[in-house]
Amino acid sequence: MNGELFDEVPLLETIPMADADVRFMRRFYGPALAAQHMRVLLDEIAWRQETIVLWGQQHLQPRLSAWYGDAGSRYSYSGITLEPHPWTATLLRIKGDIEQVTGHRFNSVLLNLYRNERDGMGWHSDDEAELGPEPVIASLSLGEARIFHFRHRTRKTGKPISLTLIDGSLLVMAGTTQKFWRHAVDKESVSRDARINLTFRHIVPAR
Ligand SMILES: O=C(O)CCC(=O)C(=O)O
Ligand SMILES: [Fe+2]
Repeated sequence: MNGELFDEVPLLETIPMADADVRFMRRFYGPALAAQHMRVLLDEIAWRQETIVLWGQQHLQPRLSAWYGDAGSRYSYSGITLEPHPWTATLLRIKGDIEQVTGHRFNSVLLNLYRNERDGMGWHSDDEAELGPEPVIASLSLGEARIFHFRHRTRKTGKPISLTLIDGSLLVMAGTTQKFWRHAVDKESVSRDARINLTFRHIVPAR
């Protein structure tokens, strides 16, 4: 852990993980502001259930999603390309708050809406070329708490790491986190309310 990225930010607690730089802030937003943002985003975001292609087969993703950002921050993964919608006032406000706390700039955000316990996200790393070699990804959670799992790609001896991403919390992944670790949000068997997750990213323009 080199600790260079956020030395000036004591509010972000470091999660001890080998080959990674992961910080967590339990209360980035208090409950009132978190609830207000959640209400607005549920209403104003152009939520879609995307189809992705895996091994030549089409699947509906088990969640809704949407891509917002600067024009030109086009993003491709698993056979789909997302053109960003223009920023809304609420998204710009959240982006500004996160930039202030992390000291990093972002030009796009992927929003995910987990409607209930049957929605989730499979194991992956956010390591697409347009994110650059050591991306900083800031992930804000609103609404129902869900468990976020990390698993190292090659060290089989280390324990998997799980974090409960509560309403209003901020998780920041930087350095070699994406290179060495995968992460996932499992489906659950007990009833869960809606959760929105926003992952702010910096897309490096293609070519
Ligand atoms: O919902 C989450 O906390 C994770 C989202 C995520 O991993 C992603 O958007 O790449
Ligand atoms: Fe991710």
